Amino acid sequence: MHSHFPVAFLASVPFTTTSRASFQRVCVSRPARRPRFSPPRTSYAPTASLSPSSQNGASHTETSGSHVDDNQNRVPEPPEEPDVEKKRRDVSRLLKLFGRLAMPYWKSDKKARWDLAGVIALTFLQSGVSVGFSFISKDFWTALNTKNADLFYHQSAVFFFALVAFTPIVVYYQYFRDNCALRWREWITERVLAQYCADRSFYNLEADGKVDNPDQRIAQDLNAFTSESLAFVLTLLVSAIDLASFSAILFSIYPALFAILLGYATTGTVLTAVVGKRLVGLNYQQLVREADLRYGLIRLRENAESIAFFKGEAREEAEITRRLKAAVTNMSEVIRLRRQLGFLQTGYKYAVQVLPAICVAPRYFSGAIELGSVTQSFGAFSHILSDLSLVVNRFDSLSQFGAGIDRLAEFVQALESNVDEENRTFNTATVGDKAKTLEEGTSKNIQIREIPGRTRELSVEELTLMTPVGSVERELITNLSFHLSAGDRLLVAGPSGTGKSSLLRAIAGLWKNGSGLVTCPSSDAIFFVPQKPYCTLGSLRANLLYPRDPDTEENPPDDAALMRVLDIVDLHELPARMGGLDTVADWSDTLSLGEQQRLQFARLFLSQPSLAIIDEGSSALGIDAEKRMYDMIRGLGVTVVSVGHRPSLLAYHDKILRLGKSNSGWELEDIKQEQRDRVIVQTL
Ligand SMILES: Nc1ncnc2c1ncn2[C@@H]1O[C@H](COP(=O)(O)OP(=O)(O)OP(=O)(O)O)[C@@H](O)[C@H]1O
Repeated sequence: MHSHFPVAFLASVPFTTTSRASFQRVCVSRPARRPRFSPPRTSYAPTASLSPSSQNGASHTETSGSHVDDNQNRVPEPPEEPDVEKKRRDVSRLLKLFGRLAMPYWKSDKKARWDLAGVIALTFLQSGVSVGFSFISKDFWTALNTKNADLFYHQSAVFFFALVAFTPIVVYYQYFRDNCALRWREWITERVLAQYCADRSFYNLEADGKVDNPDQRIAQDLNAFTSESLAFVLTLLVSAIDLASFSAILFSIYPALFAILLGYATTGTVLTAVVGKRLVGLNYQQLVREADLRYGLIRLRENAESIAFFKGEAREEAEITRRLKAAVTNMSEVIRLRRQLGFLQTGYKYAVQVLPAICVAPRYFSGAIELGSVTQSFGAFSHILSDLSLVVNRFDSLSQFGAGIDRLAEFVQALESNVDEENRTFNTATVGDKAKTLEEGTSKNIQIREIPGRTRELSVEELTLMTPVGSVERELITNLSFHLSAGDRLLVAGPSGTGKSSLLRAIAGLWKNGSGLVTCPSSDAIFFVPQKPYCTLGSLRANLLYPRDPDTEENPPDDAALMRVLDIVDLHELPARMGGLDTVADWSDTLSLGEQQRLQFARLFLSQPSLAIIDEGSSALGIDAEKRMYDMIRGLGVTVVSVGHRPSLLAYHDKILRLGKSNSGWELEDIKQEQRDRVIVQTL
């Protein structure tokens, strides 16, 4: 836990994504890990194999330049501790988390403080309205009781006048409060979103399985947090004001009634807390299960075509129904507890209707007080009681609020520790720091040393790569070293599951578990072509320039340049077919897989990187098209690392790294010209 979390985090996060977090890297196919609280995902998800028996690197072997750690298969993290539920109910802990989440906005934004001051002023005025009505109605009922017609009509007129005067106060109180909450939501969501998109948090959190359903936390929990927080704090304030003003009224009518009220409210609060204490944990679980259900539905929509081909709807329906049942089962426990609370709350509420009357009746019958004072004591009693009964009356929503705070704090903390982790992994090289980085690399994570400028070299030194922490850890590659000079083209080959894509993940800094040093061009000079193409939401132009933004790019390529590149990748007819470069479509659904792969190569040519990393990026292309893409890359002089199974790829590379030689071993060879020629002849 960081002492400055999350105040410093929220206050200091600039509203930009980090320069290093280049989206193209993220396009490397990501491992989908199951969130800690989520049920397992459906079978078509690209889930990681966690079974050691399914891996081929479990034995201990010495291979070409490699040796394997004795401790390859580590036990994954244990499930949630049993005392987590207890922690969740710890009110002082929740209040601390609340302060840390809430304060940065009010500290950083002067206008927000003025807004809040306005809402607080209106809160005071609104409490004044309640007190005013209490006195008006007292005289009204006394006039009725004493049959004083003049006073009665006068009080009626006063009442309507007060109604007209007070209504705007009540309406504007709500209006300003809602606006204040909305602005707060916008501020905090922008910050959390910036942090989520920065430093690859969105990838790392998913891969580590540290937090479930981040989408829900950003879109829903933050919204609930801001509106509920404001309501909560203002309710406390109103209660404090009410308590002061109505206590004075009640005390002046009958001090004993005040004492009875205090005893009644205290008993009710204690009983409610005892009966309802499990609600916080259950509400937390409910948020998780609802999000899991929604996620199941989203995946059905996202993978509609694959599921339809598989005729997998029955299986999907079963999985979503299972998630629904998990939500319903938990909710029925919530409802059962609410019922128990209901017995308490209903009795508590209705007893109030006669309790003050029973207490003051003797004084009324003896003529010591008027009927107006009796009705006023009713009003004061119920006001104070509802102030003192915040916990009794709002226990359910308070427990939901507490659960939301817990989830947000957990999320923000995970984002914060991700920033620290990323900073430990990456550094920008300066002269003479290589030895230091290498030393760090042997002891901690794999280190990435980015060389500023336009270098086209790539070095991998003593790289030992493990599957991520949290999974059943396994050594995939041991002690790998190689160097690529500008324009070199390396093909990474080997049987399925031997760690080819994982090596690319390590070079991209996505996988850090292991040791060693990768020295590479800066991240904006590296371009990844992932196995599974990614099309962004937006126009064809936006897709061609991705991850750059055509709206904010200073000198975006003109239409002629875009058309030239589309011509190279054989997609020249696409703009005409789709209605122009600015046509917006769901490109992942509209384009064939081969077209999407060609689009990715078009992006690569437009971005002209120093280093291209291609993970089976041409697997859906014909041999001719593949040759054209690689010839073009060679023409640009770009250094290349490709992963692929196709023999034809040999023709476009000058080195081959074979993985999976005796488990985590490897072998690096030059590809001879006659080998290349042989491949070309065979593929003709
Ligand atoms: N998130 C993860 N956690 C644990 N193990 C993982 C994870 N992702 C992948 N793996 C495992 O790491 C191993 C290497 O995966 P990788 O994707 O690098 O294989 P590959 O050589 O590229 O295979 P293919 O040729 O089939 O694409 C596989 O056994 C895979 O199951």
